[in-house]
Amino acid sequence: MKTMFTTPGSLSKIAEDGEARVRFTGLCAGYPGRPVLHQLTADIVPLTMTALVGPNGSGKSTLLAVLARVIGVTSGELRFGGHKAPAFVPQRGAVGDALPLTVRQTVEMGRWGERGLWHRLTRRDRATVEAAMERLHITDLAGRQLGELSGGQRQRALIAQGLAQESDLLLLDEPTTGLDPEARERIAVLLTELVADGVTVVQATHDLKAARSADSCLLLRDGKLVGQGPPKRVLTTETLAQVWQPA
Ligand SMILES: Nc1ncnc2c1ncn2[C@@H]1O[C@H](COP(=O)(O)OP(=O)(O)OP(=O)(O)O)[C@@H](O)[C@H]1O
Repeated sequence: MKTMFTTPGSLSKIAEDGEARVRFTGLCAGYPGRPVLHQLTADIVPLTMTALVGPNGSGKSTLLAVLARVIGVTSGELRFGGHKAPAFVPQRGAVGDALPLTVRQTVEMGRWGERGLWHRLTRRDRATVEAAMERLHITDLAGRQLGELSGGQRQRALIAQGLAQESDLLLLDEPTTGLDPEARERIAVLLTELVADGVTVVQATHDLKAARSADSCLLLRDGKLVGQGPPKRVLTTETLAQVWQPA
């Protein structure tokens, strides 16, 4: 089988049919000696919100990492319909407490892809960073260390880093897990606004409310896609009971 995408930077383009921002066909991926994703086929439609749903260990984070080009494809095809590299917001817990970074430095890292690690940020980069912090209401936290923030504040800093990348494809790994209802709602509203602003959003989530309000769901179990389409059709009581029942 053909592997369309193996190295970061070599984006395979989808024909200009405008139907998919990302298209994967028969996609397999995993870790050395550990296959995780098996024969996944789906389209991520532009300017929509897609929720990746499934039990612990079903492969949501792995799929996001593949879409973010952090993990390569073992076999199958992965194609991108846009020109910009995706912005990836990792799980909050994946970012070390001990990192000696301020909120501003964390958000500035979002410009590294464009600017390179050793180049000074331009005035425009700084304006982008300020705008991202304002949008996430963290300007007053700019000088604080990431490790001394609450979970919700840290999550907002990571999302601001994602926004600072100015991509039209934003991938988020459980952006609302562990947050209180108000913080969850604020992030849900922001993500909806981003879609309206022209961003295609893909989020892995355990939050069924968030999944139900997405345009489309990809339901994973044991690394296989067991459902895809509008949440109403995919997240039925019957399907949820089947997918979450112990093997
Ligand atoms: N770095 C890694 N090396 C080897 N195996 C891994 C690694 N990361 C994850 N896995 C394995 O891959 C499988 C899928 O994990 P993944 O984190 O993608 O699932 P998930 O659906 O995101 O789970 P959760 O809801 O708990 O975050 C699991 O069996 C996990 O143990």
